Amino acid sequence: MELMKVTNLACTRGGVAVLEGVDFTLKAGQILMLRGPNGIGKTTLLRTLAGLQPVLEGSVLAAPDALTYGAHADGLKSTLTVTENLTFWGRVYGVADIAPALKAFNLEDLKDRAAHNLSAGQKRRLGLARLLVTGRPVWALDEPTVSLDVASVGLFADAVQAHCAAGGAALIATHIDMGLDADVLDLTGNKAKPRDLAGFDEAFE
Ligand SMILES: Nc1ncnc2c1ncn2[C@@H]1O[C@H](COP(=O)(O)OP(=O)(O)OP(=O)(O)O)[C@@H](O)[C@H]1O
Repeated sequence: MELMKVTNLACTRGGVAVLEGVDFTLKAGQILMLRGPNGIGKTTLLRTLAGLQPVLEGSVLAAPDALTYGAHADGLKSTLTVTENLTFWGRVYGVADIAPALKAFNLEDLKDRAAHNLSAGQKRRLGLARLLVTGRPVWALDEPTVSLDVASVGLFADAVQAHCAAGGAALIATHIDMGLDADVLDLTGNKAKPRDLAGFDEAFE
């Protein structure tokens, strides 16, 4: 089953065309790694798919609410505990049971600690645990393993594999090899040619 179809997509950042001619489909069970050098536009593509910036050209077809976006920032409420953060997001998305998310990212011993008292890697684990309480099929993730130790990268890889085995899919921008059985979308050849963007309002559509 196709969860997302992207056709001839062009995207912009800061009023400049960044990528063009991006084509891919994401099927249930598929892991797709976004590759390309620093600044090519991986974050820009993910932000565009997440609806945070308008499409310049081409189309993105997906069911409404199919995607959850995990950005560089973890989106945590710093004064809330680990449990409270996950419960909050679970309520937003209609997922009541946070226990599997705590377990998958080894957060059980930290569940009563405020997010601002977590280490960088622990915060990242909590940010990733949030994916499990969204119930969304498509995970679009930007450098998800930053700050993670080797064991935690393993937990993350297991979570992605379980999500995809259950019919989800993942689109992951990363420079590291997580040892996942994945397809690769290399954006190196999709650098946009300079173009006149007069009349295109990137800030709001
Ligand atoms: N807020 C911004 N305003 C203007 N230009 C930006 C902004 N953010 C990024 N850019 C530019 O847009 C281009 C694409 O950046 P983007 O962050 O999407 O690249 P990336 O492939 O994710 O890079 P990296 O591998 O370094 O994370 C770069 O040339 C970058 O300098």
